Amino acid sequence: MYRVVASRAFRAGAPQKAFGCWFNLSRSAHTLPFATLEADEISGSKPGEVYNLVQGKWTGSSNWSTLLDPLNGEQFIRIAEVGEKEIQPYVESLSKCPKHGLHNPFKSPERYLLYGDISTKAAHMLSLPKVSNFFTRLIQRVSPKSYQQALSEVQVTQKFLENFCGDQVRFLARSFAVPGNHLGQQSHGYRWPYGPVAIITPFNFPLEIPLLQLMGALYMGNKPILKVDSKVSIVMEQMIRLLHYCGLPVEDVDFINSDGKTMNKLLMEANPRMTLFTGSSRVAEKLAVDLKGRVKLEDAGFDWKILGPDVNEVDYVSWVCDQDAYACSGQKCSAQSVLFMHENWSSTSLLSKMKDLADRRKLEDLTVGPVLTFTTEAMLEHMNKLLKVPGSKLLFGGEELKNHSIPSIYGALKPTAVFVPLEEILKDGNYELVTREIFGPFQIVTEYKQDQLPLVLNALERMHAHLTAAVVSNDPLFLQEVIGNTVNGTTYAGLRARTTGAPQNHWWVK
Ligand SMILES: NC(=O)c1ccc[n+]([C@@H]2O[C@H](COP(=O)([O-])OP(=O)(O)OC[C@H]3O[C@@H](n4cnc5c(N)ncnc54)[C@H](O)[C@@H]3O)[C@@H](O)[C@H]2O)c1
Repeated sequence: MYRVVASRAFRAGAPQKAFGCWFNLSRSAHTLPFATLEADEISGSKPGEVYNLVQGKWTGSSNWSTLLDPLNGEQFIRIAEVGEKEIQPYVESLSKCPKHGLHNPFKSPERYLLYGDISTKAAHMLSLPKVSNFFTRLIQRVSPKSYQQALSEVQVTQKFLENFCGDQVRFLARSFAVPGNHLGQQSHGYRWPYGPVAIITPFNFPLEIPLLQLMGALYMGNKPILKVDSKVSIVMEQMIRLLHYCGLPVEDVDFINSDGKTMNKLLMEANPRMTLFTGSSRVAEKLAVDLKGRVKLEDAGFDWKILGPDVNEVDYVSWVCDQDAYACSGQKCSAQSVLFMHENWSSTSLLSKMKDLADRRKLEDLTVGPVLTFTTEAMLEHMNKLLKVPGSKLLFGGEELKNHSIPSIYGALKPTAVFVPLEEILKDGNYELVTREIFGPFQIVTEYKQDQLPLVLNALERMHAHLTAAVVSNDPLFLQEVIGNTVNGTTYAGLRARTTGAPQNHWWVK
């Protein structure tokens, strides 16, 4: 026991010293001690550079790709993309980690405490205004969203790290014991790592998704290779540097920039014992087959909201609808994709308020901004197909943003809502079209009559991307009817229900 305590104090000592130094220095120093760039200075004339990390060393690549600034098309970030012929060091690095992991309850248990210390320091770092502003701005540069939306991502990440300070990582590995049949017999269950694992994440939450998943894997003794969508990987590259500064052993995590095809090849060769994938259903389904089920998936969402018969707080409900559908330009997996409105809401000012709120969104403060995986043409084409459905109409939006310099590889669309009659949504020829996830500021609105709830429930039953949902009502019988007849990763119920805005204590499992 003494040895563990002593070694913990020793371990804590070194980074603490670095910390102390920087706090004194920080009053005068401009640059953060872990960072290799300034978020606001990245530009065509001073491009940011993103490296790979393998076997404890930051490395470049023979092939640097260039990323266009989503706001003005300047070539502003260079990325060391690993090609298919360069994956060997990553395969070797993963294969060095045994199946029983870097630590487990019987092996190197002091590492549970090490990770408690790393979390404490990283949480503290993210609580410093200068550091949180750095990450908020960096997120904004590559995945443009309002300052508040980007800051929330940093704050959720910071809270997550706080949850795993001190002894909490060790408690996460708590085991159980069950008495046996006779004296001396007991069964014990232990939290065991997978060993070598992979984490693949999308572009829309450049910090929160990879950091939470990475730390969870590390806490339990896994050795992860992390691949973040190259469009935004600069954020996690800097975050890993922060974690190193907070005491993360450099060989515990590998970090790779590559396209999907190369990553797919790497997974087939390195054979990680588990892969956690977050992204589109198309890639998720391919990986489920390729990896023979050794994969956990967090994929697309066609997220619905139902407004119940009890009309209340129209101002508030329309504000939440606006946030759910259009914050982050609709690029949240949990964004409101379809709104089922009870007829009682049709006679209120709900839709006109939603339109007014959508009109307030502007490019200048990034309350609406570039869409990174759909072009403007693709979104307008989808809208035009919807408008051919009998009884459909454009409620608002439906045009390209004005006065923008967003490059044409990205999308620039005003917040858009299209009304489609419920009976038409249900028709076989229309259903697939209407329920297609458009990862942008785009939603379907429909209305149901008092006796049409079964039709709504039928529409929900036929969906296959059940991620989040909201039942906006304070009527207990209505809530029970809808919740009891639907399935979701997370269902928000009550007058304040929303599809987005999940803090880090919610579950995203489907
Ligand atoms: N369920 C969730 O928690 C969640 C969260 C955020 C986003 N999403 C979903 O993600 C999608 C948007 O993200 P996207 O367009 O970047 O997704 P995507 O599937 O195109 O890409 C996700 C990641 O997978 C990588 N990738 C692509 N092909 C691959 C392959 N064959 N093998 C290995 N890796 C590969 C990409 O490079 C990227 O890093 C939306 O559908 C959204 O709903 C889901």
